[in-house]
Amino acid sequence: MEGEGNDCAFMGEDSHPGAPLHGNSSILSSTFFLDHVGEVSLVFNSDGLFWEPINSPNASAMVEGEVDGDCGCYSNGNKRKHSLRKGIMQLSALEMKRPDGSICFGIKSRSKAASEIKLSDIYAVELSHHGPIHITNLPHATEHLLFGNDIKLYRFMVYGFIRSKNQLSQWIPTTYTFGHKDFRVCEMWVNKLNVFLDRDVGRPRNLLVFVNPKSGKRNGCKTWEAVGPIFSRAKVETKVIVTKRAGQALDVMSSMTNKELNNYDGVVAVGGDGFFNEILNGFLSPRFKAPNPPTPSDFVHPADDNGDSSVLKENESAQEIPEQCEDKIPFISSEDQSTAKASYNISGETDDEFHILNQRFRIGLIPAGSTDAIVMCTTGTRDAVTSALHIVLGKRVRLDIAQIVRWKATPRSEIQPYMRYTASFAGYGFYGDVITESENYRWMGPKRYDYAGTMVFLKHRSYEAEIAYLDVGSDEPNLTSKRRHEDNMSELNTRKSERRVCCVDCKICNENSDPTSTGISSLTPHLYSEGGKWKKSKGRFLSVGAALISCRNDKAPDGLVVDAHLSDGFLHLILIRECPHASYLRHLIQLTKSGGSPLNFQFVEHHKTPTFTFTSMGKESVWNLDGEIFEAHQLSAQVFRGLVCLFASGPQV
Ligand SMILES: Nc1ncnc2c1ncn2[C@@H]1O[C@H](COP(=O)(O)OP(=O)(O)OP(=O)(O)O)[C@@H](O)[C@H]1O
Repeated sequence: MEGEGNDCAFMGEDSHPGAPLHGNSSILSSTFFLDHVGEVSLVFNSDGLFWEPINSPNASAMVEGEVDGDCGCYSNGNKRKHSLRKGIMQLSALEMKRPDGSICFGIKSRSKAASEIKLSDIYAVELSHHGPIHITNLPHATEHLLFGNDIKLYRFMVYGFIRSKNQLSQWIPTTYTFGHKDFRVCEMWVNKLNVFLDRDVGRPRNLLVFVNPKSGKRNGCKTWEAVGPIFSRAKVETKVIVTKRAGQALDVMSSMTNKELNNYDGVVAVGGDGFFNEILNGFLSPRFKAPNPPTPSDFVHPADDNGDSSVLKENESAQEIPEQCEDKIPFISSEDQSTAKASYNISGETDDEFHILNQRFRIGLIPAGSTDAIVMCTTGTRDAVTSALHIVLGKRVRLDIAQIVRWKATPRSEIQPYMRYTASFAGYGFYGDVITESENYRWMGPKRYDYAGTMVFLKHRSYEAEIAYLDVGSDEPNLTSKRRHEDNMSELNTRKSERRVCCVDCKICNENSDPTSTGISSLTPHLYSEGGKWKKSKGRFLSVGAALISCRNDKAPDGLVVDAHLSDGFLHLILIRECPHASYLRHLIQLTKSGGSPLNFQFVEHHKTPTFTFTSMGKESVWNLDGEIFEAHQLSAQVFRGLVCLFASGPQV
């Protein structure tokens, strides 16, 4: 039946096998039985599936629920709320096509309520055998006619998710089972739906999966077993490698050729932040070639002697950094430098092969670790099933990555540049000491961090260091908190309201970003902004931290920097100067509070910058890079904006 007055191919009540769906304007409609609801008018168009109960006692309850624009609907026993506007609009078109309203078992009723699932929220559609449809919500009279609560029909299942009421970022898988007396009708709907799902090129088909069996509470394998069925149901092929040792995932990733990696749509890490870091480095280190981070002129490393053009004099304008980055680059290790140089493009372009691969290749993370800050910041929750759904539905978000170049491991070691990439956090002093101490108590599982944290806190060690950072006058309020915490509550409240927290489709992350650009300068946009000046902080510090993301986790619900963004091209340098024990405790307490202000203390400096250098001046601690130990006496770092793409959509706030 053709739609009147529009170009829709409308297939009415009697949709039949083989009937065409024309492009995006096509509509398919039919009457089905929906599990736990009863008879429904079902409509499918390019946005998704919409249904309206034709004859259910729930209908009146749903209409009542409409007062606030929502309705209650049962699906697989999960009571859920929906926004109805779209569904009602779609279905009113359907009602116009139907001559006499809905008639079911002689009872005539017309509900205004409807429900929907968007195509982008459906991860699988399957045909099922002839079997029961539970119609427990039908009126008693109808139940009687049907001799009980079930009828046997041919069925198809639609697999999707609903958002948890209490925690929007948490996705709960749900299944809608639709039944029809004609097998061919079910088959046709499944085929049509699958055609639409297959057209979504953003969804992965083939993934390489690394599982760390030793993550967190050693639940890596169990976690993968729990989410594996989501991947098979979504017809995503997976090659699974359960690691046998630390470093194996890095070795596998770095030894694969680009061609081999191109057989996959991405790689998935089942583990914690440290494991993610390993895979990130295995992906980037041999492929992405970058110039050194810029440094102030008095920062001593061998590139200075060779006239390194990325070196700036203190207070020299950052604009003076030439865009053409020379190829004196510190790579993974000195032995690798010759090969690495060969693929670096002197014009400041990233390697073409890498760029093509990196445009489509994504990294997924299924949390099984002790902290899981990266997954908390990129999906908004720490839930393996939610992460699996983000992956199979092909979500996409870009993530800033910091390149950390170590020039000297210890004061006495040779100058030998060594490079690592970091996705979440690099920290020295307290953070390094906690990770070192916690390694002795790995057997405790995630509790080791609490124990080690307490031990290190009691020791209250501080370290002398010099930090230089490029001040590019970011639009934040002055980030150096040199005021007394108690004196600033009113200002603090103003600042809180100004905080723009990163979220799904974040405006700040998308501002002026061009992921298709191949230039190094587009990955480091803030290095060249007008008026950038090197500034220094020198003295004794309890900790030096560089956060790329908010780093929220179970212990710190807002993270260290609540308004850090996933891909704005900045890191947040947090310098905690030596202070009394009690003051430091107050900072840590603020960190554990939701809505706390851990940075608003006199002894805390906060600088939003694209690059910094660090030199230890006395007794040494170690660095903690994404939870992994990294010894460095002297290092330089820079942020590459949105360098990698994750299977995630950002936190729903
Ligand atoms: N089979 C293995 N045996 C021992 N260690 C492994 C193995 N596979 C990976 N690793 C290492 O385990 C370390 C920690 O892993 P992971 O990050 O998954 O867990 P975690 O430290 O408990 O969590 P988080 O980093 O979130 O705090 C990583 O450095 C990784 O290289």
